[in-house]
Amino acid sequence: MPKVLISDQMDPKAAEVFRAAGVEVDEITGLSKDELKAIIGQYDGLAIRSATKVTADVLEAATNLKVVGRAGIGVDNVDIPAASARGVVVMNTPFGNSITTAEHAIALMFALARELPAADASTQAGKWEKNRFMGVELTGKTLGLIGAGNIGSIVADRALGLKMKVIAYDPFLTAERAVALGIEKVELDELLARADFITLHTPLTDQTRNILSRDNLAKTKAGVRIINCARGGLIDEAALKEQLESGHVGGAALDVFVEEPAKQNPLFGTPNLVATPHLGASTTEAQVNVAIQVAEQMSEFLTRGGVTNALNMPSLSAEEAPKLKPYMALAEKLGAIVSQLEGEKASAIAIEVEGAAAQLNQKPITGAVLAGFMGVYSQSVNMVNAPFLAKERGLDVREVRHDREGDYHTLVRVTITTPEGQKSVAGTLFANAAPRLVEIFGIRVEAELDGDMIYIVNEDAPGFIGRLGTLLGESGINIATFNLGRRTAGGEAVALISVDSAVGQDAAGRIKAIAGVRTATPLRF
Ligand SMILES: NC(=O)C1=CN([C@@H]2O[C@H](COP(=O)(O)OP(=O)(O)OC[C@H]3O[C@@H](n4cnc5c(N)ncnc54)[C@H](O)[C@@H]3O)[C@@H](O)[C@H]2O)C=CC1
Ligand SMILES: O=C(O)C(=O)COP(=O)(O)O
Repeated sequence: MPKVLISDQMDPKAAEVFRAAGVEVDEITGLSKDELKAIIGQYDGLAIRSATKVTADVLEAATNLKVVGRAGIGVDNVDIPAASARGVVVMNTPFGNSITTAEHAIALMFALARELPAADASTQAGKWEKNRFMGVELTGKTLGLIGAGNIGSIVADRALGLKMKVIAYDPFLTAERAVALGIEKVELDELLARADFITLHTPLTDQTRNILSRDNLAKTKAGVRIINCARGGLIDEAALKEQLESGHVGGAALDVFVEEPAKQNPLFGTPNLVATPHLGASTTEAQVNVAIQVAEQMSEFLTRGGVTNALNMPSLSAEEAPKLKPYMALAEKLGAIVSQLEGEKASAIAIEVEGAAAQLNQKPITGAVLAGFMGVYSQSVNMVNAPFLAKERGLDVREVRHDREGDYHTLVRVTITTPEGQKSVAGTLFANAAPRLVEIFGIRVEAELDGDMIYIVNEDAPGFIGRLGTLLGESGINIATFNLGRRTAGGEAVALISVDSAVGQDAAGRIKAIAGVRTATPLRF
């Protein structure tokens, strides 16, 4: 039974969903990094929010880990390249808390407009400072969105309802989408110059880090109010403090900080600062949504192989998974044979699908070919880390889809580019979904790729099979199946022989010594 650790505070529904799916769960929150490293080796899955830091060394200790599930959106607390390199799928729940977070941004905008936190504190302190608090109206004001994705677009919708004018800077926002949202797409400098309120809704990346830098803060309209419910690190906190103190920035409401938990942030105590402790996603509704969703996604992956909302591998629905399974077995074997025979020389690999295979999601087939190909070089390769390892090895990967049907109702072809030219192998699925190699380097064969095998290239001449059989018998190697193919009568022939025990280099050497044999390569699948 797969076992999952929930290491951050999560709605109890998550554990219920895991158990109902037949997944064992432990819930242990507040672990230090060393404590997490000490126990993570037992788990197949790790369910987190933003507190657990899934760093490269945590992943190194996670020897059984197959999936990290983020009950929420941001995955900047997960080292995704390290997870990919170790073959660990990382998934999130991209929509479950977006309305809630958008509502928090709107709440903070109101808090700034009417100085609600300060007015509340003053009133409860018995001061009744009616003349101290003079707010601004939102109607007719310009709201500048930096990032107009899921959350940003919900914020836009709510702000339009408040009769604000909404402008957005988001390089990936299309003109059509901006029109559909009823907002104006602008460049960053224009947004900085025009916005009365700025709200941030981008992930934290190398491009967005410090997007409200000292320079950019200086370009904002005097009195601008800034809201950040996305990630600390998007704003230069020291520069913001100065701008709040000078009054150029009229107010800032921050839910997120460069360092969290933020117990001693230099901004604390600055005038017109409103702070909440990363509460964007903290509503009952959102937490139930993300808890159920992450547990369903992780359970589906661990028990049925379905992949949803993964950040480092293509999606594969639980419905597609059984259809693709035999193709992935075929693809992995094709990748493995081409790699064992000619992989060292390959600079590029093309994966072509034809006939029925062309109707399927090709990404998992490509992933399986690469897993078979790279699996020859290193252990613990799977579909998650294979593309990453292939890229590291400098292998160019290309996918081709042919709608035509050739001689086979379905075909997967793997072609590598070597200094001697292109070389390809192809396979099909028989009616019972059994994978079969049907072509090897231009020669038609029909072979099952399984267990120990030997691949021989020889000159097609009488007596060869007898001599080979005798030699294998003398070496104590029992033949299970024998598959032959040849380019032309009397020309180059190939034999793919399944054997009951591994063919060592010694036996391979003796086979090579048989007259007419060009190569003899032991294979394993
Ligand atoms: N405070 C909290 O508790 C929560 C915070 N978040 C955070 O909110 C942020 C946004 O989440 P979503 O809207 O779901 O993400 P999303 O991926 O749907 O949208 C992000 C948008 O940012 C845009 N973007 C990317 N690079 C950009 C750049 N250099 N300049 C401008 N725009 C850029 C993208 O094109 C995209 O439209 C994330 O950082 C997420 O972690 C999400 C949920 C809760
Ligand atoms: O979903 C996100 O990106 C969030 O920032 C929410 O974080 P949390 O799950 O509340 O720790």
